[in-house]
Order: sequence, then C-alpha cells, then structure tokens
Amino acid sequence: MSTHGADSEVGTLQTVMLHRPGNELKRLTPRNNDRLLFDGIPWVARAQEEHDAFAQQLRERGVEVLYLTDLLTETLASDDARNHAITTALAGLHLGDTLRSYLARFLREASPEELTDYLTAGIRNDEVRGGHGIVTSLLASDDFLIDPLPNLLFTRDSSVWVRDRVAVTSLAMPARTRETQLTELIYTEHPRFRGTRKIHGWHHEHVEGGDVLLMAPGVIAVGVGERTTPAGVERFARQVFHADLARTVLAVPIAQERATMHLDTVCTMVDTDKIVMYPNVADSLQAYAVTLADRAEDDRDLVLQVADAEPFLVAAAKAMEIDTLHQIDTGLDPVTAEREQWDDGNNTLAVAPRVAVAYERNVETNARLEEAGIEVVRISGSELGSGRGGPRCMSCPISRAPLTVD
Ligand SMILES: NC(=[NH2+])NCCC[C@H](N)C(=O)O
Repeated sequence: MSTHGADSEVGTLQTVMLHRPGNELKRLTPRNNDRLLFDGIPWVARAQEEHDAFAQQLRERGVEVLYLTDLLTETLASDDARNHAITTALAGLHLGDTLRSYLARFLREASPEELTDYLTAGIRNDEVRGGHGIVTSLLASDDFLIDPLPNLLFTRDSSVWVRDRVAVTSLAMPARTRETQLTELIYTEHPRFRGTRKIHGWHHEHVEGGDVLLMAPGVIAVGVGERTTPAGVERFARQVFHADLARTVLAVPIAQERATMHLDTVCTMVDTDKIVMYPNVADSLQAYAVTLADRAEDDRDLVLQVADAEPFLVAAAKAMEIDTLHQIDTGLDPVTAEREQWDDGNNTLAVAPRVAVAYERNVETNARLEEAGIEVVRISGSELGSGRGGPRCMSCPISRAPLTVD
C-alpha cells in the first residue's frame, strides 16, 4: 500500500512537493511574459528568498518538503528515464530532424542536474547556434527550442493526489503542457513513488489541479472554467468513481477569466467544515452533483447521474453529509475583495484543520480568517505573486493525515 496520499484539503500536512523558483524565471521578458502566463517580471533572487521562507514555515510545522527538481534529478539517474525525458521534450514539430537529433545527442551527454536545468529552464536558439541546419538558421535567435517552464512554481496544477492515487493532470495552456511530462516521469520512475497507481494523464481531457478541491473524504469539487473543461470533469469523475476514490464529484462552473482561472482562486478549505470564499461570487457559485448510477468494467461505460444545479454551499454540505459548510464571510467591500482576490487572498494552504498559510499582503482577508478562529501563517509574496498564484497553488500535498476513520 502506498504511504502517500490525501483525502482532504485540511488533514495535517505531512509531505508536500514544491518548486523553488530557478533559472526558468530568468527567461521571462516583457515580450514573452503574457504567453508564459506571468503578469510581470519577477525579481528572481527575492522570489527565491520568499519561497525559502515559505518552505521554512512548512518545515517548522513538521512538514517534509520535497522539491520537484530534486525528484526530477534523482529520476534522471536512470537511463530509461533520461531517454524518455529527452524524447518527449524534443517531440515538438517546430524542431525538424536535424536540430532534433543534434539536441538529443547534446542532452544525452548532460549530467542529471544539467538535464533537469535544460528541461525546466529550456534552451534558446542562440544557445546552440551555428551549423545545425536550416531550422536553427531560420528561427529567431531568441526563439525557444525547448520552452522554459516558469509555471512549475505552481506544483498544485500538474498533479493531484486523491487518496492513495496520483492524478497526472492535463494542462490547458500551451505554455504549461510540458509540465506534466515531468510529473508523470517522476511518479512513474522515481524509486520513492514506484508502484503508485495513477489516474487521468496528460493525454486526457483538460483538468488542472487548481480546480480540484478535496472537500471531504469521498467528495471532490472540480471547477470548470478557463482551464478544466466540461469533458475534463466528466473524465475525472469517471476515473475517481471507477477507482472508488469518491462518491460525489461537484462540478462548479467558474467565470472563464484570468482572475478566476482555477476554483482555488475563489475558495479554499480552512477547516473540515469551513471555507474561505471570494465574497463577490459567494452568492452565485453553483454546483452540479455528479454521482455513480451504475458500475461497469470500463470507466467509459459507467453511468453517471447529474443532479440539477444548486448553490455551491448547499450542494457541498449535502454531499459532505454535514449540516452547514460555513463560508468565512470576509465581509469586504467589493473593491477590497476584488483586489485581495487578485492577489490570491482566498488561495490558502491548510497545514492542519484551522491553520492556513496565506500571503501577508491580504490584510483584510487574513483579519477575517483570524476572527473566525483560523490561525494564519503569513508569508510574503511580492515577487512570487506575479505569476498569479498563492500558497495553495505553490504546493502539491503528497501526504496528509487522513480524515477518514476506517
Ligand atoms: N492553482 C492555481 N491557482 N494556480 C495558479 C497558476 C498561475 C499560472 N501563472 C497560470 O496562469 O497557470
């Protein structure tokens, strides 16, 4: 049995995967930041300091912090994993055969550490320039042959643990699709995760981890908007029902906008029955409860039952079998609420029931959380926040103490 997994958003956090900002952030320029999904150009050294302080806060609370790049480098010690990583990274149709075989030879000679850096920070055309054929001559010098992955910082999105299985997700934005090649490789080849059973996968319909909230054991809310598609939530529901990981999936439509790109930008759980929520959407958020009507051998043949839409808090409480899911009403005026939502005020990471990590800048939201009895662990995110992600987005819980009492 796997020793990893999570059945809620709030069970005591034991192991988490983070990504310390690295060379990939140094690739951002005012010309490519929109495409690479950053709203500014972060000061990398300060972002690293902020991130180290975040990791330290977690360690002080007994959390084991794993770094994605360490796991990747350890994974790349195996020749099979290296070959697989190189082939998938070079699969893009923009390269052509000459450049592809040149890069494959070049990458095969790299050490595991160097290869991790190439796979995450990418390779620009001018870094290999000269004598490698027509493609390299015609591409601009600053074109990327392997794209950098600045959004690796948001480890939440590229994999999700649901009980003892890991879902490798399928990311919607072209700038992020390669991230799941790396998480899939880690979970398949790294000795620590050997034997872990997987669901979903990058070849499936789009589902991003920021949209997946483990509301309670057996109840999963999935936001459907800019990233996770309607077909994505259906595929996800089929797989979790088939593997007996949940009894209800709540499909939650969210506005298809950058400010609300994931469900975790508008709400996060801070206790077994408390959720902090962006007040400007609290009254209008709806959910469709999806349950299993009939089993089948193949997940594609399961019969799903879809209830009529209901207010999210009502549908969630019913599915969680509790009287009320308490919304921590931040009671903010709409303008403050909108500013703090943009800065990920609602994007908290619970390290235990009633203990949540939050950006310090969201002064008003944090004050309301404390009034509601939540201990707020404040971290600074002036540079980290320029990628539009808070503590929840920047963390992938690998183990939490289960809330389920078997
Ligand atoms: N779970 C989250 N809210 N993740 C935030 C991801 C931010 C990232 N820049 C993107 O646009 O994809």
